[in-house]
Amino acid sequence: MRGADVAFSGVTKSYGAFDALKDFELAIRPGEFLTLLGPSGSGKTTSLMLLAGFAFPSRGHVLINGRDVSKVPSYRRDQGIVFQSYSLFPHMTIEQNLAFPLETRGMARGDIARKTADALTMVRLDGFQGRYPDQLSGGQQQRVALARALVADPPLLLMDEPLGALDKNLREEMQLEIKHIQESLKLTVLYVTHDQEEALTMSDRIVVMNEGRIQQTGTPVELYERPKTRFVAEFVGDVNIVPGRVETAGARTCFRSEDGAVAMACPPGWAPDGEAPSCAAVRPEKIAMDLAAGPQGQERGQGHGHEPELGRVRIDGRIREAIYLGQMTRYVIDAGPAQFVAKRMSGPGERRFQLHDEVTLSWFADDFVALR
Ligand SMILES: Nc1ncnc2c1ncn2[C@@H]1O[C@H](COP(=O)(O)OP(=O)(O)OP(=O)(O)O)[C@@H](O)[C@H]1O
Repeated sequence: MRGADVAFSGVTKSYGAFDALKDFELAIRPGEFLTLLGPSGSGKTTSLMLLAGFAFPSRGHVLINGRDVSKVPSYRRDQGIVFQSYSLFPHMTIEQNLAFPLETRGMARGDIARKTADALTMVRLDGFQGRYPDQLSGGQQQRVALARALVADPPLLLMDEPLGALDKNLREEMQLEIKHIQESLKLTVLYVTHDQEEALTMSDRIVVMNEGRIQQTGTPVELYERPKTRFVAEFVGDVNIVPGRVETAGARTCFRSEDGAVAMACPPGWAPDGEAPSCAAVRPEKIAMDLAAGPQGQERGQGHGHEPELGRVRIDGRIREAIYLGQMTRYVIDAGPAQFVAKRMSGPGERRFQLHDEVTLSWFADDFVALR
């Protein structure tokens, strides 16, 4: 089996005067696991419903394998769907639940028995055929829902917050299981979540959405390391945002924070051409931390930064909070009017800092991303 090829072309979905989705452009490659990530109301479910055929575009087209399905209802599309609520038939056994979509297609009895057995093996529920949904745990019910979505071998699987009702451990286990099944079947998946960790773990590519529009599309690494907007930087992972601007004085171009504490001489190409960044972002684990050298820290005073250096930021501060998290320690550092969060791994040779330590924070231009 090979995954379907999906395209949204200039799709807008309006409810009255309100556009839930606006000029949506997206191509999903065969076998790709693509996740829509965004806050509540950003248009994720609307996009999925349009691909599912439960809603139809106000403008634009939805294509599956090159065929325009914009007006084709759900029951005439070849796809599996899993929602957060398991939506299993409570009065049917697990086997009957799985057989149902095959019976409606008029499949022969023997084939149905074989396919339902295979689907149960795939989700590791052999032996559960005769049970009823209310005799299964939440995780098991969701596995049955997944098996039912896949039992007819669709080339496309749509999932809307499928793990939302499960606890953290089970959710993480299921993420890996779903990913494994998707890869082995080479399925195309459109997945909806508002959980950024889940999106990073599972996806080949992520579309970050806000207010019915795409903010940025990229691989997990691209979105985490190279966010283009403040919204994306803040939505995907922890981040320190430094409001400021790029100034040119003589031959030198510098980024300076609004509070003046952070200054960096920008290497060529640091800020995107033709765009004046309004802030820059650094991830907590990219910040190096050292004890401030001698009395220097005090002399300079808290947060009074160093002269702008080419391609590197250095700033003095004092540790206000140190939280030991096992794998790492999370520090909050006061640096003048600003606060920074830094994360240091608990590894061999890693120093553990104490509350009130005077420290110098530093990071490189490569890890300091200019944002719109
Ligand atoms: N049938 C409808 N009639 C009117 N407005 C709607 C309808 N369906 C969705 N909307 C609106 O469209 C916007 C996008 O909704 P959508 O369900 O796609 O968001 P979402 O990103 O999936 O959010 P959540 O994570 O909360 O499910 C919301 O503001 C919602 O209120």
